[in-house]
Amino acid sequence: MLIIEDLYKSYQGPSGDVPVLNGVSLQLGSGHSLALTGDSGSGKSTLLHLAAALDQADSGRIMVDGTSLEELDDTGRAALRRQQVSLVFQQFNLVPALTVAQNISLHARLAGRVDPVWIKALTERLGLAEFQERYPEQLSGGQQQRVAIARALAMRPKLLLADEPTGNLDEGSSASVMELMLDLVRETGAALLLVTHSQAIAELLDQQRHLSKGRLRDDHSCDGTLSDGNLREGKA
Ligand SMILES: Nc1ncnc2c1ncn2[C@@H]1O[C@H](COP(=O)(O)OP(=O)(O)OP(=O)(O)O)[C@@H](O)[C@H]1O
Repeated sequence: MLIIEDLYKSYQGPSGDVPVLNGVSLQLGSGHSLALTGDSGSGKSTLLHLAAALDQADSGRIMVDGTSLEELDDTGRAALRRQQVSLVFQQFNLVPALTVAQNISLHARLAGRVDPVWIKALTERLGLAEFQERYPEQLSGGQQQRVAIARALAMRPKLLLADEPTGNLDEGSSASVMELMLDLVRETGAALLLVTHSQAIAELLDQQRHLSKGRLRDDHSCDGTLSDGNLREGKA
């Protein structure tokens, strides 16, 4: 589903290019989940943005469901984001002027894939049925995050990218929201790439990778010297 090969990305700093990703490779199959950890500033969000076709790498290859992102023009990238990829951020990013029900169905509408039965199931499973007519500001942080997850899954994405999705929640809410999200992701067969600072959350996912000095290492490796090529698991 997601294949990343030898990805390089640097940003321009005041005294020249600052490398962030130095040859990152990974593969993630449908229905599989991968937790990406790493120190602050190690490039986790950069990698997620590249996978979401929100930014372009300097070199390397990203394939989402068989499509090479480098070969897409702006229209193609926008279409891929609308049809195949969903994002969940720490800051929820709900539309304040829309009700919970309208927020949940928003991306499915944009993708032209509204499935009322699935949306109803998601709304109920995420405990949002009684809040459907409320506006985001009338919800707690945990409830807003559940709306963001419902919205992301309503269009049945092939790839779900999550950046600290429970970063604003307390430990108890965070664990329950994560478990629900993982159940739903497995049921839809989406591939999930999730950035987290929490080791406890990372351990809930199928695989863990740690980003350090622009390269990925296996969190379970003793000496951290495994090459990216040795880390590939799961069918892409
Ligand atoms: N648009 C940009 N222009 C210049 N530098 C950037 C830009 N975006 C990110 N960076 C730099 O790239 C590095 C990686 O940033 P990134 O946000 O990917 O890190 P991160 O691992 O997600 O960090 P955190 O855990 O703190 O969110 C940082 O040093 C950051 O300052």
